[in-house]
Parts: sequence; C-alpha cells; structure tokens
Amino acid sequence: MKVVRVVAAVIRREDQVFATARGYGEFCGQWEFPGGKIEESETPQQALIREIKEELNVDIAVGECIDTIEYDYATFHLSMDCFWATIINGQLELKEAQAAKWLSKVDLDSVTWLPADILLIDKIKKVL
Ligand SMILES: Nc1nc2c([nH]c(=O)n2[C@@H]2O[C@H](COP(=O)(O)OP(=O)(O)OP(=O)(O)O)[C@@H](O)[C@H]2O)c(=O)[nH]1
Repeated sequence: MKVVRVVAAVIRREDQVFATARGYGEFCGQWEFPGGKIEESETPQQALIREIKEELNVDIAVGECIDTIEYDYATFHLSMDCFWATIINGQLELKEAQAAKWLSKVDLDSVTWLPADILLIDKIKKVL
C-alpha cells in the first residue's frame, strides 16, 4: 500500500490547542491539526514550518514530537509525525481551512476528528 508521510503541528497556547476543519476533499468539514506532506529534501520540522506558513501565514517554533501516528486509510497508509508548536510571529489567517478553533481539554471531544487523529487526541489530553 502507498505510504503517505505527513507532519502535523499541535499549536499550543496556554491550555489550548489549535485545530482546523478541512475545506476540501473526501474529509471536508472534519477536524485535524494543520500540516501536510513532507517533500523529499525536507526534514519533518522544515516541512512543518513551510506548511504552517502556507496554510496559516504564521511562523512557528517546532517543539518535541508527540507521537508518530500510523493509520491505514482505504487507499493509503498514513505515517504522521505530530509535534508541539508555538506561534512566534504573525496573525493566524485561514488560507485553506474552512474553520478553526482553539480547544481546551474539555472541548477536544466536541469536534469530529479525521479517523487517524483519534489516537493522537488521547495523548494530547494527558498533557493539557
Ligand atoms: N495535516 C493533517 N493531515 C492529516 C491529519 N490527519 C490525517 O489523517 N491527515 C491526512 O494526511 C493526508 C495529507 O495531508 P495533506 O493536507 O497534505 O492532504 P491533501 O490530501 O489535502 O493533499 P493535497 O494538498 O496534496 O491535495 C491527508 O490524507 C489527510 O487526510 C491531521 O491531523 N493533519
């Protein structure tokens, strides 16, 4: 099965994390952490900084890796490195997402996550 390598940022502000709703495609309207595919010449951290600038027009500092999520979708295997991140410059703008929310621990179950993200949410809850 095709393997898709993705990187995602769990952007943190005090006790909240920033989530976005997909604006297009098969999973349109479902919630995720911003990020995207890693290009060949990039480290995961470089890919994340680039993707967040493209999608949200802010600069981030990339922190520790939270987890690497491995998940089988119907047509590909997802391998997703998830990092803590903080905004170091700029104002958030939604370039691709249809909506966004800052979520605290008690709000994490209030949105419909992409299937692969369920595993990650449990880990985030333990830290927030
Ligand atoms: N960024 C991101 N992608 C996720 C998450 N969870 C998850 O299953 N994915 C999957 O990771 C894949 C790659 O993300 P992407 O943003 O580059 O995907 P895409 O299909 O829109 O790519 P495209 O922009 O090349 O068309 C998608 O299939 C997406 O569904 C998540 O929390 N964040």
